[in-house]
Amino acid sequence: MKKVVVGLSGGVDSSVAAATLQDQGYHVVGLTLWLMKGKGQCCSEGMVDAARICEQLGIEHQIVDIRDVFQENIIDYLVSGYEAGVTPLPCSQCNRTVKFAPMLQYAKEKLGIDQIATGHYARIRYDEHSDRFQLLRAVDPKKDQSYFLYDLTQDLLAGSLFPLGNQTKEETRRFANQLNLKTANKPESQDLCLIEAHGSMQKFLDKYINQHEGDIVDLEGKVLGKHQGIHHYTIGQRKGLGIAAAEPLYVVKIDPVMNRVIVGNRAAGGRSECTVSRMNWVSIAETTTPIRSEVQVRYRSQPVPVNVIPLDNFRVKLIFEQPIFGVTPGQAAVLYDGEILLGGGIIEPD
Ligand SMILES: Nc1ncnc2c1ncn2[C@@H]1O[C@H](COP(=O)(O)OP(=O)(O)OP(=O)(O)O)[C@@H](O)[C@H]1O
Repeated sequence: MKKVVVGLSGGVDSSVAAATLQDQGYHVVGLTLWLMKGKGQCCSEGMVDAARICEQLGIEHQIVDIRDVFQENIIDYLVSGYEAGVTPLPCSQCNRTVKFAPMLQYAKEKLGIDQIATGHYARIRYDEHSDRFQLLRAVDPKKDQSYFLYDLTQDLLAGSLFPLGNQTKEETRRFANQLNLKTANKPESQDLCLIEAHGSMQKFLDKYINQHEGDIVDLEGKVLGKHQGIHHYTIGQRKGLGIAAAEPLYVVKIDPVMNRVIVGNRAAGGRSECTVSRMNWVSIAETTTPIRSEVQVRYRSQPVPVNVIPLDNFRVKLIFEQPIFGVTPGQAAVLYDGEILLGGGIIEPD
């Protein structure tokens, strides 16, 4: 019998992923990663719901305490990033270092099972021609989560299944209701798990980073206001600047050395190129010659045409066909060719 370990968060998607694979004849083991130290209400509630689902499906449930790995790879990563004036993207980092790699390792070493599955909306396809596992967008564009999975390695993709990648969220809910799953009508998580747990990113960061007042300045260096810490700001931010001005102002740069937030009009926030580091090539091998593709610089941003110039050390230069707004150091730039995710990396500060 085929065996699979399904990562259960206690939400409807992973519940349906487990039920679907069971339906397909798999022997399913549920596994919940205990992620957060402290209150971590989201995790404890999630663990109970995951346990209930396992009981309902009649499958084994394992809980793995991975709080130290989460602390080191996500909390410390976020705090040092925000202190350095960038806006780190925790989810892709979490997927690779906290979820997929440890889950697959645990499944293989402790349970003797070499396949894991999650409720992510994305698709994996093996391409014989290139002998690579390709990552594709989900068929439901509203739910596509491939952006957050760009950092998965070939080994991790080879060992993973995404049973929901070919269906819409509505179909998932319908299936959950048909099976009367206890999580069928659980509301969608609206935000990053850390934000849900702490109320806001600002509240979370204020626990770790001391407030350190500095200037908000315009592009000429004229002081327009004060801030209580650069970690409260991100590129492209308009709200919460507390500055009255004739035209809308946006954060266009964060200067950690001078402890300054620099603001300008929307045109000033446009970027025509950027450097991307820690490139992970997914569906194609690393390119040594320039290529054209599309790039997404934020989870919800529109893909736009881009020229990709390979550099040394897992870096590339991206040259956009037209200046784009909201290119934010620390966030991921993910390259696509239509539905195929080519690779991605982290946007570097200028
Ligand atoms: N704590 C966890 N332990 C094990 N697997 C997890 C955990 N958190 C998330 N996952 C897996 O990662 C997938 C995507 O997680 P995400 O946080 O994006 O949740 P989601 O899209 O709201 O899905 P769900 O409805 O299952 O919570 C989940 O469907 C689940 O398979």
